[in-house]
Amino acid sequence: MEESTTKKYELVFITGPGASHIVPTVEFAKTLLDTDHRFSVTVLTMNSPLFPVPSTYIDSVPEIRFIELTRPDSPPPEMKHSLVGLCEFIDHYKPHSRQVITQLIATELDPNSVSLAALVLDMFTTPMIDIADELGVPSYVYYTSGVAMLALFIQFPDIDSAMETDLKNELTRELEFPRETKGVIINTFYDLETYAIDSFGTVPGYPQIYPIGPVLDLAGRVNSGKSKTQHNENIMKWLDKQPNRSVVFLCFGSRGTFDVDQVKEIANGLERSGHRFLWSVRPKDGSTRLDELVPEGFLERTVERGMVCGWVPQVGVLGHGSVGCFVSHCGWNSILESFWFGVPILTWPMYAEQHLNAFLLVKELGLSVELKGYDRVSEDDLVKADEVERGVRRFMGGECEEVRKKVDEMKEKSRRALMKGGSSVVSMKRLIEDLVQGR
Ligand SMILES: O=c1ccn([C@@H]2O[C@H](COP(=O)(O)OP(=O)(O)O[C@H]3O[C@H](CO)[C@@H](O)[C@H](O)[C@H]3O)[C@@H](O)[C@H]2O)c(=O)[nH]1
Repeated sequence: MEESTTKKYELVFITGPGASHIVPTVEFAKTLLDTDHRFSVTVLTMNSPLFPVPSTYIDSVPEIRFIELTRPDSPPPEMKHSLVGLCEFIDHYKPHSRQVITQLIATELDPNSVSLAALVLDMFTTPMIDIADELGVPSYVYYTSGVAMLALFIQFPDIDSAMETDLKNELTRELEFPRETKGVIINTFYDLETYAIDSFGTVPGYPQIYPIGPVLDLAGRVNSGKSKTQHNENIMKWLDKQPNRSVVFLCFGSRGTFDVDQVKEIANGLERSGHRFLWSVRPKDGSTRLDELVPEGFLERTVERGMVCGWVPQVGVLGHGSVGCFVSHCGWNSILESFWFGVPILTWPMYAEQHLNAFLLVKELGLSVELKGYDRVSEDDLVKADEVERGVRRFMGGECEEVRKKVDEMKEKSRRALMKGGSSVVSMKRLIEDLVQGR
């Protein structure tokens, strides 16, 4: 984009904790910086043992200034695995966020040439919208899941007041989606969520949306670093030896862990299916050794056709021609990555908005096949070995070629969205104009 003026624009992002929020936010910010050189970006991060800042990754992005927020309380409360716990955790960072941004304006931004164009929050840091209001700066939200989920999320407060359910306990004031935000930048693309995007735009009072995706860490920087190099190479070498589209890849996101019973069912199902597999498995009890989790003799019996490991370089794996399908928890980043490489998903939703994502993929779009149904929400619901075996056999046996064909088409569409004149490129230009105009 041409630089029509010498005026510069700073954006401050406040991202929720953990790699699955930080990485898409940073990748989006990098795309924006590449698109228009008038912008500069500061990202405020929160660190926690449960959701650490991916330090090697952020070190690989020198064009962005990172500031790690601190909390006034000592010792700080640890974040719990719940939405309310997460909101309380984030609330503690409000005073320091305010202080950092005020200081940034006073000391780093020359009022004659640089203006703070906006605060960009994510779905969990929306309470920070108060800071933007106090400073008289527009606020945007960068949303790391799809429009369908956003539409539901935005209605939570209304649903909450209409129903006497558990929602009341989980979704309180903190999770209200502020409708006064200037706009929602969203990691999706028009051809993937056409209906949801068109419908969203017609609802009075809903914010403007900017579908600018897919935003992906294609360089796999989040998986780089000395400690991972050898491990990643072993996985890629193993894949090199497998025939085209022959491997079932199983991976359940950054927090997808299973207890021993479920691990055994998956192992038995994979073994009986007779297909090749690459399985990223993380036990609930992080200390348990893999060979103690799987059924006795499993690793030896499947050594010729299976690889079991912990963390995998997922983008590299999905981009490898030997992968035939992806058993996924349906996290939004995994979905976008699978379409980018044209790998069909067998759904296995676990928590968060993943059941809704699975519904979208299977029922709405016909782009995936169910292994564990989107209506199975109980955490105690064990997926049995014969379900795993049947699901894998059905898919790898060629019964779902229609789905594979559709996924191939979606691969082309996801790439087209980012090409010159593509829907996401057009959306990004509209966003930049609105940021520059202070709209
Ligand atoms: O062994 C692994 C596991 C994960 N990843 C990467 O980690 C990311 C995982 O992201 P995602 O698929 O979105 O899953 P979660 O980490 O579970 O993401 C959280 O955040 C997402 C975005 O808001 C939501 O859609 C999910 O439900 C929520 O669990 C992806 O880029 C993967 O490539 C790896 O590289 N290797």
